[in-house]
Amino acid sequence: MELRRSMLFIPGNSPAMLQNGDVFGADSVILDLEDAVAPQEKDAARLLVAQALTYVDYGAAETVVRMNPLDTFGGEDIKVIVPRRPDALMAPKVETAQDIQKIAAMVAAAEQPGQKPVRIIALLETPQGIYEAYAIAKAHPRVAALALGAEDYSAALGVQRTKEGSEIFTARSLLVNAAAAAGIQAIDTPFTDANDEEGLRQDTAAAKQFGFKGKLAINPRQVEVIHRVYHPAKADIEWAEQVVAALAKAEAEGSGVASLNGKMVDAPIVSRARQILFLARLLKVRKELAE
Ligand SMILES: CC(C)(COP(=O)(O)OP(=O)(O)OC[C@H]1O[C@@H](n2cnc3c(N)ncnc32)[C@H](O)[C@@H]1OP(=O)(O)O)[C@@H](O)C(=O)NCCC(=O)NCCSC(=O)C[C@@](O)(CC(=O)O)C(=O)O
Ligand SMILES: [Mg+2]
Repeated sequence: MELRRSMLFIPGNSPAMLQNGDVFGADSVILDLEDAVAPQEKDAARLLVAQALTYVDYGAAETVVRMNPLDTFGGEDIKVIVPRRPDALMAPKVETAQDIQKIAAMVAAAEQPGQKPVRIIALLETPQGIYEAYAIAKAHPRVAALALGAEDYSAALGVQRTKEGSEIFTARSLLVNAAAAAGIQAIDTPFTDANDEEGLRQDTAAAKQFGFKGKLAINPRQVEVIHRVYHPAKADIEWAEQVVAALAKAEAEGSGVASLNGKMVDAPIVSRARQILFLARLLKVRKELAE
C-alpha cells in the first residue's frame, strides 16, 4: 500500500511552485487544476501541469493531478493529463458511484498501451458524497483512497469551520469507516492556516486517531509537521515489539492470550502492533534509500 502521510497541493497555474515539487519531501504531490485555478486559466494550467509531469522530477513522491468535475473541465483534463502518466487523478466533489465509474471509463480510454493504470482518489466534500462514501469507495478497483474536503463540506452544511472541528466529526467518522470497510485509505482534509504549526499538529493527531492514514497539505511547511505526527514514537515501537514477543511466547506455550505488564495481549492487539512495526520499518528503509 502507498504511503500517503502527506499529500501536498501545488497550484497548477504556478510554474515556480510546480518546478520545486521534488524538494518538499511530501509522500504525494497534487498538481491542482481545480479550485486553485481560475476558470480563465484552466487551459493554460492544464498544459503547464502536463509539461510538469513530463519534465519535472518529483522524486519518490506519488504524482496526483486534481482534475475538475466532469460537468466543467474534467473531460478535457482526463484527455490531456492521463497520457502524461500521473500515478493518480484526484476527482473532486464526487457524490455517487456513477461519478467514479464515468471517470474510470474515460481514464481507461485515455491511457496509452502499456501504461500503468492511473488510480483515482475520490475527494468527498458534500453531504451526499459523505453519505455515499462506501459505494464510492467500492465503485471501481482504481479507487485507492477517499479524501475529505472539509471547507466545501462545511459550506454545504452552512456551518462555520472551527479549529477543533466538531462540525466535521460525523463526516470524518463516516469517511474513515467507509474507506476501512472497502480496504482503502482515508486521507484527512487540509488544515488551512499555514502559520499555525501547533494547530496543525493537533489537527493531524486528531485525524490519526480517527483512522486517517494521511492528511492533505497546502503549504510545504506543513509536510514535516504531518510526518512527525505519523512517525511511530520510540515508545510505541518498543511496545509493539514487546507485544509481538509476548504473544509469540504465549502461542509457543499453547495459549492465544498473553499478559504484558498486566494488560491483555491477543490477536487484534498484535495486529495493531504489527501495523506500527510495518510503518516503522518502511520509514527506516525509505530514509536509508534517501541517504
Ligand atoms: C496557503 C498559502 C497561500 C500560504 O502562502 P504563504 O505566502 O504564506 O507561503 P510561504 O510559506 O511563505 O511560501 C514559502 C515558499 O513556498 C512556496 N509555496 C507555498 N505554498 C506552496 C505550495 N502549496 N506548493 C509549492 N510551493 C509553495 C512559495 O511560493 C514560497 O516560495 P519562494 O517564493 O520561492 O520562497 C500558500 O502556501 C498556497 O498558495 N498554497 C496552496 C493553496 C492551494 O493549493 N489551495 C487549493 C487546494 S486546497 C483545497 O482546495 C481544499 C479543498 O478542496 C478541500 C475542502 O473542501 O476542504 C477546498 O475546497 O478547500
Ligand atoms: Mg474543495
